[in-house]
Amino acid sequence: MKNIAIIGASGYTGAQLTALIHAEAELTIQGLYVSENSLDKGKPLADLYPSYSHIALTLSPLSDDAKAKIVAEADAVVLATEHSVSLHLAAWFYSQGLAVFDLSGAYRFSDVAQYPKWYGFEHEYPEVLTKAVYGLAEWNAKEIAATKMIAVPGCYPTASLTALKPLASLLTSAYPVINAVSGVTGAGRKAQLHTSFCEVSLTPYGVLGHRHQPEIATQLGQEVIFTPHLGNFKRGILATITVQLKPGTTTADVAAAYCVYAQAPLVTVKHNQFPKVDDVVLTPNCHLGWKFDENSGYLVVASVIDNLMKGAASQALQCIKIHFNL
Ligand SMILES: NC(=O)C1=CN([C@@H]2O[C@H](COP(=O)(O)OP(=O)(O)OC[C@H]3O[C@@H](n4cnc5c(N)ncnc54)[C@H](OP(=O)(O)O)[C@@H]3O)[C@@H](O)[C@H]2O)C=CC1
Ligand SMILES: CC(=O)N[C@@H](CCC(=O)OP(=O)(O)O)C(=O)O
Repeated sequence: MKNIAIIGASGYTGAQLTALIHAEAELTIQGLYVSENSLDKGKPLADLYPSYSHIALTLSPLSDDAKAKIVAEADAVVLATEHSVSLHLAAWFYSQGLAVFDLSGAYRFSDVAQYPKWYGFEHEYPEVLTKAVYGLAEWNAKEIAATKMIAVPGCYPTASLTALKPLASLLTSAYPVINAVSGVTGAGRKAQLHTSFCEVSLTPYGVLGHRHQPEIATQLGQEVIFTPHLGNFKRGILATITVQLKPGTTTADVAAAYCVYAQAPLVTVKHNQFPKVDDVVLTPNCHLGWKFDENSGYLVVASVIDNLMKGAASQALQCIKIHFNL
């Protein structure tokens, strides 16, 4: 039995992970935490999310006493907090000997020079950063098992890398072009004008400057063009990716490349059949569909995930289970 503390539990990913961990026989929840001055401290989680009325747990403020109690009682801490908050909490809990599963981007780049540019802060913990492993569960299981500092990937990178990594040896120097649409929960629970009901309408954003572009490129080992879009639905991501493959590549080569997922229960691959967002919403699954034109050498692959599940909480749960060998 492993005991897990969840920090940022009132947010979309933290609440989702709470529900997932609560349903696991081999995991217990040490506590649910929000910031010290949170408007939600002291509230039952079910007051915020009535669909979780079966979870009788209350949100506690993350005071110094609470942090000491977590260190004394928990085996691991999940940080479902924004990047600049996770940056410090991850380093502190790691230094106390806990396994850390961070859902933010604060430990996803090994190169400290990336953080001021993409996250607006200097990385103050280069030592901890050297221990961090990118928690793309289907690809990095051995590393996730071996370290106590796991950086759970971003939602768009999870959808994109699951589709592209099998093709790595077939890529040319041409940049894969990733067009992705996310539901509004991808922006988190806090009120913001651009995610308010009357403002949301399908549109690109972060064009040629979204922080997930270098995250995808670093993990793929190849530059990409990445354009995210905000869609007027709650959950899910569809990434439609166009990529030119090496001259002479055959349909059979592509099919063989995707066989890498033959033993991966959460990834489904289909040829000439394309997935819908609703096929995976509220599931931990990723569905891929691809079609290849042998004449031009162009492949189109579509990837769908639930941004709060495979894009965040259920992938964090995969990492927890891998790490603790459950
Ligand atoms: N939404 C998504 O689809 C995805 C999100 N992520 C990443 O996961 C993280 C969480 O995202 P999301 O759930 O959407 O965010 P939310 O804004 O929905 O939730 C953030 C949570 O953090 C809490 N919090 C804020 N400051 C502190 C603090 N100092 N100490 C403790 N708790 C704090 C908030 O509560 P309060 O403010 O009341 O204290 C709230 O519970 C982010 O880093 C995000 O980038 C990653 C992949 C996908
Ligand atoms: C729709 C929306 O706003 N999505 C978020 C991505 C959420 C995510 O994956 O989070 P990380 O910040 O942890 O990488 C965005 O584009 O910033």
